[in-house]
Amino acid sequence: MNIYCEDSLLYAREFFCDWGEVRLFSGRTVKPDDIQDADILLVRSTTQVNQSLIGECKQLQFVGTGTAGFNHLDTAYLTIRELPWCAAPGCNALAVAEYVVSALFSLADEQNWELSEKTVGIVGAGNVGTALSGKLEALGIEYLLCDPPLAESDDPRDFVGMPDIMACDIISLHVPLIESDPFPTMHLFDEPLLASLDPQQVLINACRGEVINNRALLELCRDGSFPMLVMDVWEHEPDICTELVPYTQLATAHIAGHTLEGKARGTEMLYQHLAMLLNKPVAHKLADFLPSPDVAELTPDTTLASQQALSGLVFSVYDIRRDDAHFRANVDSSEQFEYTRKHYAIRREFASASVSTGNSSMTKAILGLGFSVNPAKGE
Ligand SMILES: NC(=O)C1=CN([C@@H]2O[C@H](COP(=O)(O)OP(=O)(O)OC[C@H]3O[C@@H](n4cnc5c(N)ncnc54)[C@H](O)[C@@H]3O)[C@@H](O)[C@H]2O)C=CC1
Ligand SMILES: O=C(O)C(=O)[C@H](O)COP(=O)(O)O
Repeated sequence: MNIYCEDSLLYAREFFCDWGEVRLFSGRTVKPDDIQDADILLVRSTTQVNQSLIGECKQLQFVGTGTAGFNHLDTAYLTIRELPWCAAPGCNALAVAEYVVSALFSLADEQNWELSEKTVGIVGAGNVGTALSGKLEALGIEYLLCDPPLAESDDPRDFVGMPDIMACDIISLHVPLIESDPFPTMHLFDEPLLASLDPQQVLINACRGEVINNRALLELCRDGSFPMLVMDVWEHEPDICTELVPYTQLATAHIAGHTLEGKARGTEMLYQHLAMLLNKPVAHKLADFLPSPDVAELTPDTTLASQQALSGLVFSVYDIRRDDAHFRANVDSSEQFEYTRKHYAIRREFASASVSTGNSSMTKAILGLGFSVNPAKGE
């Protein structure tokens, strides 16, 4: 069996080598001829899977993406071909939530904010939105959820509409890219909505670039009327609008989901799905491959106010300001954008660090942020 894997699919050989020949290809540059004899095609978000790529793959039995978003798969075409496919829902939800938390602490430092006085509007309350809401709760930060599809379901949470979201201090976007009715997200933030934001508000986009009309945003920035911007994703990646970068507070190269755990979990989810489909035993699990983390033991600085002490812990594991500095210094072309993503020094999740809390009053918040806690040690 020929198992073709995009080269950024972490631990692909380790997970799939028992089942056949694992062959790697590069996402943006793959050509139909490179994968013509594929039985299984496993990708991440930089491979566009459509008729022009797989039209001649006559023996293809399955397509999987080890990512949460799957707008790079032409699912209508896969349905016509009757090809089973799957994504990896939730694989990197913690990673994105941790990216947003690091961004909030970074902004709070810079703007001298008390985060507990802010309200966050979360647009899209799926895996990422829910993970983020849990961490905000741990930090005592108020939040509102907007998710029309879930509001129409039996989800028991309270949902608000966009007018309430637009009144929040911080707005964080976590929707899939959807072009069709009834709830399209393509250019959800169009010129009028963007123009209604004021310079004290923060707009965070770590979902898909196309959810914000980047051209309209640039025009507003040039006119001097724009919110504080945290941008991980951009329209037309990798050919992004670099003119936007100087107007952002924090800018990164679509790496919000790039924790080691998040990427590896994506591959593991494909492995488990395929094992079921092919009726194979599940012989491998994530823990077999993950290395020990660099930052293993942390102690909060209890001489500091809790926001500062917590931000110290968060930055020890993930400091978004480093990614932002690297982006600002290096990314001025599509090649650099791709290079930065491909060579990203993949970070670990908060849970990889054990925090010695003793009986600190911050223990609940530290646990709620997702750290492992060692109550026996610490002050
Ligand atoms: N920057 C990065 O590295 C990453 C980006 N993503 C992106 O974030 C998106 C969300 O990720 P997950 O939470 O894992 O997906 P999910 O599918 O679990 O949740 C998405 C939620 O958005 C809601 N939604 C759909 N249309 C909406 C609308 N018009 N308004 C408000 N809510 C709407 C859905 O009902 C769903 O609850 C993914 O589709 C992906 O595109 C995900 C992971 C990493
Ligand atoms: O899961 C998603 O959706 C994402 O956006 C991924 O984090 C993107 O992963 P790569 O395309 O960088 O493999």
